[in-house]
Amino acid sequence: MKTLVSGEHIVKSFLIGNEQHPVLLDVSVAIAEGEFVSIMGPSGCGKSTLLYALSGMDSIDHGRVIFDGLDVTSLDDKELANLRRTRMGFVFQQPTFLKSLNILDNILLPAMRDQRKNVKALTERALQLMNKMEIEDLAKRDITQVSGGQLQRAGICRALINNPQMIFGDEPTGALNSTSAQAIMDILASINREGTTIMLVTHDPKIAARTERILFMCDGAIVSEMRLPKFVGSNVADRLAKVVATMREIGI
Ligand SMILES: Nc1ncnc2c1ncn2[C@@H]1O[C@H](COP(=O)(O)OP(=O)(O)OP(=O)(O)O)[C@@H](O)[C@H]1O
Repeated sequence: MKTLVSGEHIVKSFLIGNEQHPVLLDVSVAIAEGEFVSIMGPSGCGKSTLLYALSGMDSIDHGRVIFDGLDVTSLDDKELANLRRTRMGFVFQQPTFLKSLNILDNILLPAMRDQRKNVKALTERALQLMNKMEIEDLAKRDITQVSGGQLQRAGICRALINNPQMIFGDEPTGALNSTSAQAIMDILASINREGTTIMLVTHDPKIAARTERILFMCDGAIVSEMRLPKFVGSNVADRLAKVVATMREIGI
């Protein structure tokens, strides 16, 4: 499989007061097209920082990030914003929607900059996505008039509106109860089956066990990784046991 995104010797630190705090210590990783990857590890080990580095959301101190053959680290802010908007989708723990717009208009927002003339077709696409996420009847609602799980489904629609090659998720199920979280994972799994590469950060072994490759981080480095076969409902317990055993082994 072709590599979609890779990080080569990523080094990243944050300046706190007068001191540099190292967060990523020479991390190299390659994600192939079509993979469904999660990153696990203790709080503060650098999971989100790695996700932000690979998605060009945050700069790095040393190393390179290559996305679909493009050296992300060499792009200026405008080029980076364009790459993120058109070829990547982002799902966060709490979707950041504009309060002044209804759900449908929030979903359309990332596409309006480049495809303003195409509103009819875009709206159709948004409604199709909403239909798939089973929230099409919420199109005209305010963002305060839906549940957390429904808002996250809308967040996924927004992430998909520009038909991205890759979705990055930072704890996309972190604010949801376990039933809603598994429903969101069903949706992400179906998006992945249709060809979109997905990488997400999670604390929850039940969420990681739904993905097919798990990167375990500790203290700014990937210390272990695991590959799991395609998820089918019947192999949940076995997958979870494997993830938990590795977590114990490396002391997470
Ligand atoms: N903008 C920032 N400025 C300063 N320090 C930061 C910044 N962002 C992250 N850090 C620090 O970098 C380290 C790694 O943060 P990161 O968010 O990547 O960890 P994480 O593994 O995702 O943690 P968690 O599971 O708690 O979300 C932490 O010590 C954090 O405090």
